[in-house]
Parts: sequence; structure tokens; C-alpha cells
Amino acid sequence: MVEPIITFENLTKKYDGVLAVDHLSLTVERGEVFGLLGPNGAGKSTTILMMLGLTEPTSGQVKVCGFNSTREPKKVKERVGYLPDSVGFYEDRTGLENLVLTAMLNGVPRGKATERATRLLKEVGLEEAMNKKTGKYSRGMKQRLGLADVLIKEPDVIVLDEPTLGIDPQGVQDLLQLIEKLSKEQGITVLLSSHHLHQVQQICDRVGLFVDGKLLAKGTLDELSQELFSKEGITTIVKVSEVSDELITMIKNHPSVFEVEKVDKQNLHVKSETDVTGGLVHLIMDSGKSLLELSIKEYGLDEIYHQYFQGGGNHEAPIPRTT
Ligand SMILES: Nc1ncnc2c1ncn2[C@@H]1O[C@H](COP(=O)(O)OP(=O)(O)OP(=O)(O)O)[C@@H](O)[C@H]1O
Repeated sequence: MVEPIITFENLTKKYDGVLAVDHLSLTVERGEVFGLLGPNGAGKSTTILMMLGLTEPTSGQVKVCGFNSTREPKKVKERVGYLPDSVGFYEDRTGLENLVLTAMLNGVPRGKATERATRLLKEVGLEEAMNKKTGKYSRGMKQRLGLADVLIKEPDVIVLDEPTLGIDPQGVQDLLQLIEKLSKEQGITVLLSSHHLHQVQQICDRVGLFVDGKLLAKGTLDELSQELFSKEGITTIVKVSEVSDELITMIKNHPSVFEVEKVDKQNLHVKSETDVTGGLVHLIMDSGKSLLELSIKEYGLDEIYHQYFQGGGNHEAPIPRTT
């Protein structure tokens, strides 16, 4: 069996009575893109700091590539690239010079460092700006350079803390696609901490929802929505030429249907215990109306998050900003 690349075991951190991370147990598989999601103060940064060996757990442990982050922090740092939410570079040096310096500080000889830095700068789309001083880089360019900077030591894992902060929408899309590509093509494991649900949803294989230091739920979007919404049944969105009382009665009589909501004169939301799309097609045809649209409602991460913190998780955590 392949060992998980990151293992958190009952990881706990207390600061002067504040339980920043509360008995976190979680495994991340090699090559996964895992999203750490949670409102401010949920414990995401503290979790990352313990994983990098930069702060000691109060109890429990975290292992990366089989190395204990507290006892063997150097070995962990050799394998993990960390991109904080704001990266600092020597502003009077070029992107290429900055990268070569990082590579050499990580023990890569100059020739190889220049070769690797040039290749990475191309990969992150900074080919034309590589000889420009980083003081003249935009925020998006600095984040791209930051990504190249964490990749230069060829890590197994990269940890990205709010990587898209302050970047324009196109820059965000480009950066997310780049992260996804790197993970898929090079098998790099990515741990992404973010408030931005839509961005996380776009590239993460699995997510963990954190609040008050606790991991409330983890899984793929499908698993989380199944867990939260299965008790609500399946919602089918129906659009017909005209909603009539007769049609509503016919649908209500379907044995699996337990609720029919008329949204407007053409739209209905049908809640049922099982998938009733086939049955609905027949009922609508029998009623003499035309079927214009029929789809099962899918839940996105924002609905899952909202539901978890508003009701499903019975927590009163604030809803984080989602823009
Ligand atoms: N050095 C510290 N000393 C005391 N308390 C701290 C320290 N660092 C974090 N905390 C507390 O630990 C809790 C978790 O903070 P943490 O920064 O890990 O959350 P976060 O999820 O990363 O939040 P954000 O999204 O705002 O960065 C908070 O209550 C915070 O106030």
C-alpha cells in the first residue's frame, strides 16, 4: 500500500488557552490537490506552520514524506515548497537572478540552477520578464515567480497560502490552471489554503472544512454534498411550457416525490427520495405540456460551506468572504 504523503495525527496546538488546532487527523495522498478551507482564525496557518516544522505542536504529530516535522524539520523543508500569501524578492535583481539564487542556496550548482530557473520561468509564463527587475513586477507576476521559486528545489509537496490574493481575474485563472497542470503532470502534491470557494472548487481533488481549530468535514465535493444534502433528498429542476395545478398534483402523486415547489409559471423544483427524472418526463408528456428543461440540482462548495456552517454542522461560525 502506498503511504500517504502527509499524515496529521491528533495534531493539536494551544496558544495561551486558545485551541488553534484541535486534534486534527487527516491524510493527503501523493499527487492530490487538497484545499484547506475555513474562515479567519480557523487554524489553517497554524496547521501549515506545524507541518513545515516552524512551530511545535502541543500534542500529536505531522509527518511529511515519512519525516516527522518537529523532529526532522530540515528533511521536511527539503521536500516541501512553501508559498506564503505575499512573497519577498530582491527587488533590484531580475526574476532569473532571484531564482538562481534560491536554487544555489538549496545546493544546486550555478550552471544547473540557471538552466532550471530558465525552464521554470518559461513554465510559469515569465519568459519575457525574466531579465526584468522584480521591483517592476506586478502582484500576479510576483506570485508566478513565487511559484517558480518553490518549484526550483523540485519539491514533492507545495503549500500555497492564499496564492491568488490581489491578482486580477484572468491572472487568477492562469495561476490556478498552472497549479493544476503542475500537480497532474509532475505528480506534485498541493496543499492550498484559501477563502475563495470557487477557486478551491475549480482545482482541488478534496477539501477539508475547518472552523475553530476543528476539521468539520473532508472529502470530494460529491462526498460532502452527499453527506450534507442526502437527508434533503434529490432536487430536480423542471421547466415546462406552463405549470398547471393538474401537473403539480400528478407529480405529487409520484411515490418517491415528497415536495413540489412552484417557482414561477414555468419552473418547478421537485424533491424526491430517488432519481425521478425518467418518471417526470412521462408525467409531463401525459399532462400535455412541453418539457423545456430537466436537470438534477448539483451543489457547489459555497452551498456546502454555507449549509455546514449555518445548519448541517451546527456551528455558528461566520460565513467567510467568498469573492
Ligand atoms: N502566535 C500566536 N499566538 C497566539 N495566538 C495565535 C497565534 N497564531 C495564531 N493564533 C490564534 O490561533 C487561532 C488560529 O489562527 P490561524 O492563523 O491558524 O487561523 P487561519 O485559519 O490561518 O486564519 P487566517 O485565514 O486569518 O490566516 C486564532 O484564534 C489565532 O488568533
